Amino acid sequence: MRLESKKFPLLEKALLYLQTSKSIMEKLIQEFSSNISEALKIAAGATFTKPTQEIRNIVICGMGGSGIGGRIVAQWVQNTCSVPVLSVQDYSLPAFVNKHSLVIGSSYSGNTEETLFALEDAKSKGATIIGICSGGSLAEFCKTHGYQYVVVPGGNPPRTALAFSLVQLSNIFLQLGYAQSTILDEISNGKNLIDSNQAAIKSEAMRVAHELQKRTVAVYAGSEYEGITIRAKQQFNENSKELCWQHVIPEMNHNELVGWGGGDKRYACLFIQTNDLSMRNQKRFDISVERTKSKTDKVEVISAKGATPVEKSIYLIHLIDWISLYLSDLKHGDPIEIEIIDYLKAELSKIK
Ligand SMILES: O=P(O)(O)OC[C@H]1O[C@H](O)[C@H](O)[C@@H](O)[C@@H]1O
Repeated sequence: MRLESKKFPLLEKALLYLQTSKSIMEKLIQEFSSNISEALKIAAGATFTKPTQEIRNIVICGMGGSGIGGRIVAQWVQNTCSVPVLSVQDYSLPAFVNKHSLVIGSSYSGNTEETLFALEDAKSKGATIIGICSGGSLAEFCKTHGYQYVVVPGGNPPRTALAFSLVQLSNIFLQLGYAQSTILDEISNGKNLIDSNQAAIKSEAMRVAHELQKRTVAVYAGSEYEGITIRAKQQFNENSKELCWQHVIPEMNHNELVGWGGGDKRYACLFIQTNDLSMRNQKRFDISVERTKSKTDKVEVISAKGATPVEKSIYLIHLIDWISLYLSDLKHGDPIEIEIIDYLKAELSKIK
């Protein structure tokens, strides 16, 4: 759109601001790959010593863009980890947490209050604690109490720093013997995949965004990829400023698919095909695609590339990030602004 600045100076300023915001987010999404490389370098220099206590469970605390790293990594290690792993998004921890628990606190800023409270709770329960942050109160907390922690470069919106939490969490699990030995190589393969498919990923993202625009989107995948569906929802919320919901197969076949009886063209579906579902779940997936297609004309199926769930997740995270940016762009939105979250934080800071 060409603007005549003399006639509409305020409009021009607003559009310039949106353009800047879009370019910043574009750059940050583009940097997912180089962030993985940088995060792997940080991981190579970080050593975590095994807790002296026997570890019987692992809890990862974190909110939003950091919390999702915990959910995703918990799923990555679920077939190899010998103890249960729980991801918590709240101020306190379950009653089972004790001196036999490893609690990992992940907060990019290091200042998210729910994570800090949960770590105080972990401390009072005698758990082993490890921190991941770019500084802030979490770094202070770990320093003061002698807990191990890893520092990542800060200064960006936490949701754009997912590479750092994914890699640092994976490295902690690896070093302490809870992850498959290949986990970091798989992340690196995922990075190579997005590098070599960059143009195709962006053009698919643009096509999908055109299809999904102006609809409320439901995101579905097999349950092993629940974290990816949640990441998609979060990115459509924060970057695209859209309501969105997610569910997984097979559970969605036991309730939500019935709900689609009331579905219509206000909605769109984004199905994530990972080509690794069991035969029965794939059948459920295919029927779910067909059934939702009978209710709305916008049912998109995106396919992951990669050989393992980790590689596929890295590919999907990147593809979905681009979709969220293009959805924002198609409606001339601001992908960076999160005013309501800032307001909430300011209001909560008034509570003494
Ligand atoms: O990673 P953290 O710094 O703890 O931030 C966690 C979350 O905090 C706030 O709500 C931000 O606005 C979110 O975008 C972010 O994901």
